Amino acid sequence: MGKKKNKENRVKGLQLRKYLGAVAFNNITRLAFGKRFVNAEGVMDEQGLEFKAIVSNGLKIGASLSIAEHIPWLRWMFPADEKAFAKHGARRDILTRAIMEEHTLARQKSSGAKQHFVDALLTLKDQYDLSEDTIIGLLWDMITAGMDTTAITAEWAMAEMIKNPRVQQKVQEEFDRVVGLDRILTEPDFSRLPYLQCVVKESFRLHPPTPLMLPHRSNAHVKIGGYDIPKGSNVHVNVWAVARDPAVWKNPLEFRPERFLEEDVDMKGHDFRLLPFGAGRRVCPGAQLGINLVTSMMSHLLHHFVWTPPQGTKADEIDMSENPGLVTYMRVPVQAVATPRLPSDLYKRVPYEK
Ligand code: HEM
Repeated sequence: MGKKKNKENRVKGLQLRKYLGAVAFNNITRLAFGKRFVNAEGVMDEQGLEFKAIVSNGLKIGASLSIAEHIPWLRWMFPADEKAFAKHGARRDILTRAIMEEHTLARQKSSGAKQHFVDALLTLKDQYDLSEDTIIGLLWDMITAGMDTTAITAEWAMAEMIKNPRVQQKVQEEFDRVVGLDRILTEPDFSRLPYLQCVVKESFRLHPPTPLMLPHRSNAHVKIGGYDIPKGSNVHVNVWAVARDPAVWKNPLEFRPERFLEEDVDMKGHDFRLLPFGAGRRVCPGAQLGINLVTSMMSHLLHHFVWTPPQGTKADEIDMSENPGLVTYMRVPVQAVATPRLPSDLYKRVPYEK
């Protein structure tokens, strides 16, 4: 950390969202395209900048279109949006086609070229009759579905860690016992960190990033729990409310990861008390990846640093209200001071595999 950043850290605290967003971006683009758009000094290349601009433009357009999406007869009022959407799609396709071309060339040059999600799709193109448009759609599904959701969950979880120093300390004690203080932890460590896993699960319970899941549409008239759902209805399931229902959970508003040590509750669609990833035929296909990414972000942040509120503020002053939307960010981004807890050589940038 540079001098300026260090002072900012101690006084105002760091805005965690910025860093978590960057980690999510790097992880998902690397998985999908096998690329890091950021060099060893942290500088993003031109393709990366274009990529980021497209992602944020997509979010902007998505938010404005969503009103018309839910009230279809209002659609005629948004012709400009439709145009913006088409322009956005064209820009996204140009960038994605260029990256796909790079991968095709790399595979032609060397049979040992690395396989990423884009390579898997291009290799299976003929076998499954996938069009280029379908491949572009699948790649972008992964980006839009996986990036905000994971960064949002990690931000809420870190806010809970600052509000609940008892829990933060207990996670850190588990790290010290299982991993120690002289190395950086890695993914195989996760299975030996049961309390950390409970912390992640408790965060998904109280702060599901898609509180109403994704909208579903009934394709037939059905009766559920005494309610008539006419054919063609948009159906939203409020998993946020279910996870806070005192009829289902003991002291539901309390952040208490121990509840999952006492009772192992599934969160991948098999137990209707806890459905951050939905359930059934359209359940989130990225659930395990999402859980691993959040666990990874949390584990590095909490193993490396102790997190406290900025100077002159108190943990119980942290604003825990949601910003309304299809995905729910914290209304006020959380700020926190990071105090290192490992030997200094473990904070150096590590070389990465190209
Ligand atoms: C914190 C992480 C995540 C959460 C909380 C989450 C949540 C959800 C939810 C609630 C749904 C709708 C399920 C339903 O309607 O029953 C969904 C769908 C989906 N998710 Fe995720 N997701 C996460 C991460 C990811 C990641 C990392 C990926 C891929 C890389 C992904 C890809 C998808 C896709 C493609 C769908 C649509 C599936 C379909 O309609 O068939 N998600 N997700």
